[in-house]
This record gives sequence, C-alpha cells and structure tokens, in this order.
Amino acid sequence: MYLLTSRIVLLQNTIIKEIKTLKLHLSKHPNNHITASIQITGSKSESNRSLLLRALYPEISIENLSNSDDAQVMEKGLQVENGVVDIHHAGTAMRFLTGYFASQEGKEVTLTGSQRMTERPVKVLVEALRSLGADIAYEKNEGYPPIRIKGKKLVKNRVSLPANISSQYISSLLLIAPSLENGLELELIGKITSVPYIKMTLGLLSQIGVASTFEDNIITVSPKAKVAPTVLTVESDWSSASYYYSIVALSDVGSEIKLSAYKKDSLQGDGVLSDIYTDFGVETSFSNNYILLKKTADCELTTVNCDLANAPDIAQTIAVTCFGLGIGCHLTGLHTLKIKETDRLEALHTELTKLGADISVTDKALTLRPSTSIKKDVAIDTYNDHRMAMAFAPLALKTCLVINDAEVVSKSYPDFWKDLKSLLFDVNEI
Ligand SMILES: O=C(O)C1=C[C@@H](OP(=O)(O)O)[C@@H](O)[C@H](O)C1
Ligand SMILES: C=C(OP(=O)(O)O)C(=O)O
Repeated sequence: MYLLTSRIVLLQNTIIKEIKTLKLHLSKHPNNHITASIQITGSKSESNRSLLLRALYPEISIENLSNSDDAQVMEKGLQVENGVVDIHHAGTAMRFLTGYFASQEGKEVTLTGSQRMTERPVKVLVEALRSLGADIAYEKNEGYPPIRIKGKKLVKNRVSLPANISSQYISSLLLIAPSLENGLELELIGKITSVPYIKMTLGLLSQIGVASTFEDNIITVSPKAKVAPTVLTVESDWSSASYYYSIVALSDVGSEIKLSAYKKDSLQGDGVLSDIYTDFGVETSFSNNYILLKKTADCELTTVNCDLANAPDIAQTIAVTCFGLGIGCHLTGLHTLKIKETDRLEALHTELTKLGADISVTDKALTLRPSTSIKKDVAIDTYNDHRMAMAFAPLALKTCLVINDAEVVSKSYPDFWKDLKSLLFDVNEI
C-alpha cells in the first residue's frame, strides 16, 4: 500500500547515422511522500532578453543566466558579425536576433534553425521591420526562416503589427527600440496574446533605465544611447517550476519541495502557477529567494477551467496533472500552441490518448474528461519538445512509462533528469 513501485522508463532515440537507444528508468519516491530542495536555472525568457540588451549596452552584466540550449545559442548568435547563425529550436533567439541583426549596420547574417524552426512563422516580424526600413529576404519559404538580414540603421519610429500570433515579435521590436535614435511607437492590432511576456520585456527595459508606456494597444519606448552600469539578475525559470508543482500535486499530502531562486513580484507570467495549483491542493509560500510548494489537501474538484492565453507554456503541465489526478479540465486560450516546438495540442491529444485519457482538442482549446485509470508501460513521444518530456515525467508517481528522446529537455532545463533523481525518482538508462 505504501510502497509504490511505479517507474518511468526513458528511451532516448538519437538518430545520427544509427539509431542509438538509451533507456532511463525512473522510480518514484518509495512512499509517495516527497521532501526536496532544488535550485533551478535562470529563466530562458529573461536570459535571452538580457543577453540582447547586454549586446546593445555593454554596461550591463547578467547574473543567474540560464544554462539552457536556447540561452547558449542566443549568446553565441549575438557574437556573429557575418555568416550563418543557427539557433536550432530556440523561438526567442530566432525572433529576437531578427530584430537585432536588422538594426546592426555592417552585419550580414543568415538566420536559420532546426527543421521545425523553418515551419515557425516570422512574417509579422519581418514585415514590421521592413516597414521600419530593414533589409530582410526569405531564403526558402515566404514568411519562414531561413532569412537573410543585412543590418541597417533604422530611423523610422512608428510601426503597426498584428499582436495575436506571437508576443515574441513585439518583444523583438521592443528590445531594439531604445537603441534606435528615435525610439519606437508600436501599434498592436487585434487581441494581444501572451501579454506577460511583453510586460517582461518592458520590465527589463525599465531596470536599465529605459522609459516606456503601454496603454491600450499602443506601446512607446524612448531612445537611450547609453545606460548606467547595471546588473540584471535573472530569476529562476517559472515554466520549469511547473513540473514540480505537478509532482507535488500528484504526491501525498504533506509533501513539500523548496525551489530557488524565485520571488513574488516576478516578471514571468508563469508565476500564476502559485494560484492555479491551489485548486490541486498545492500551497505556495514565498520566502527571501525561494518558494516552498506544499501539498496541503487532496484535490476535491472534478474538473478545472483555465484560460492560458497569458501562460501558454504551462498548458501541457496542467493537462497532465489533471490526467494524473483523474480529474477533467477545460483549457482555453491555446491558439499559440500549434506553432510552438511542435503542435502541442495534437501532441497532447495523441500521447494522453495512448495513456487512456478521454480528451478532445480544437485549434485553441483542450478538454479532458475525468477518468479513473492510467495505462502502464506506454512510450511517450516528445516531438522535439522539451515540455512534452517534462510535463509527462510526473506521471511516474502514478504509473510506469517510457519517455522517448528524453534529451530534449536541454532546450530549457538541461539538469531536469538529474534534479528528478535528487527527488529519489530512480532514473536509469534502458
Ligand atoms: O517571449 C518569450 O520569452 C516567450 C513568449 C511566448 O511565446 P508566444 O508569445 O509566441 O506565445 C512563450 O511561449 C515562449 O516560451 C517564450
Ligand atoms: C514555446 C517555447 O519556446 P520558444 O517559442 O522560445 O521556442 C517554450 O519554451 O515553451
């Protein structure tokens, strides 16, 4: 009764000429009662913004930078003057570097990435930058990477763009805005998606002394030639914290995990986890630079409703938590999920169905109906999406499963499996 033997078996298929198979077994804590303390790497969103700002303003220094692949490709990409910049799977790097190189006179690069990156749209951003005078050409398909950018001095200071596809286009423009001699005024057209990420960008600009306003659908950013020496301290990644919220929600009452370094007044919209997971019996207390997640009660709900238009990256975590708890959920505001690392709505539908879930999806919503059983020994495909691997891992508390291509986690959280081991999940190659 108290000794649960569920385990995750991780299967990593790396195809480089031959198929290499790596199996990792994870067994949960022997009595389903978890006590742990984890230091999580810096937010990749804050890191990639801070890296770009440091490239524009060398007076900036950065602390607690993310050790993720996405931050590493961003840092490397910013050092290129001429040639090819390959940002692999990093959406923020693709979008932020597009704005950066377009505004860098004398630099000339081709920005490219993984196969999936060549399917993730950049047209809205490219058109906005072109309307400011940028020289950008598509190398293959109109609207998609790879793109060839010849850096130019941009002097126009007004631009309009659709705001309902990706906030990363807006952040890209905002990040270069203070370095333009006339600053920038943006008019956002349509319903604005992923708003907290826009506010994060403005928050970081404010930390380096750049003035901005955001009223209704208009954002203005003042020019700034030089900033005072400033340390940008990156808070740890809240999207990465979501997997521990899920683990605590699926564990016994009394379990607790301490995560650092976090703060209450976060720039990251995924901090909303601390509210959402109260529905699942997880209470969050904030201390100096850490949060304590505690399972204080069993979840009494049969279904939850969440609009995640402001926090799209935690949709997979929440859907899997609900499935693990046997409760239903109706998640809305998911219109951006189809153009992320994979079509996350389809991926969730396929993988949760394999586990026995009763789930349906549209192009912007997901509905999971309550169910009482979870199939054993299912191999979860991860579709080059770090969040598929990490979102499903907590189910090891409920059943045995296999995670394919487990190395995908390095996109945002390279130490994920090591940290899971430290929770006494037993992680073994198979
Ligand atoms: O600006 C950012 O750092 C991000 C914005 C979001 O993308 P969208 O605005 O495309 O939803 C989010 O999904 C992504 O992981 C990071
Ligand atoms: C969508 C994501 O990243 P990006 O768009 O930066 O590739 C993510 O990390 O969930």
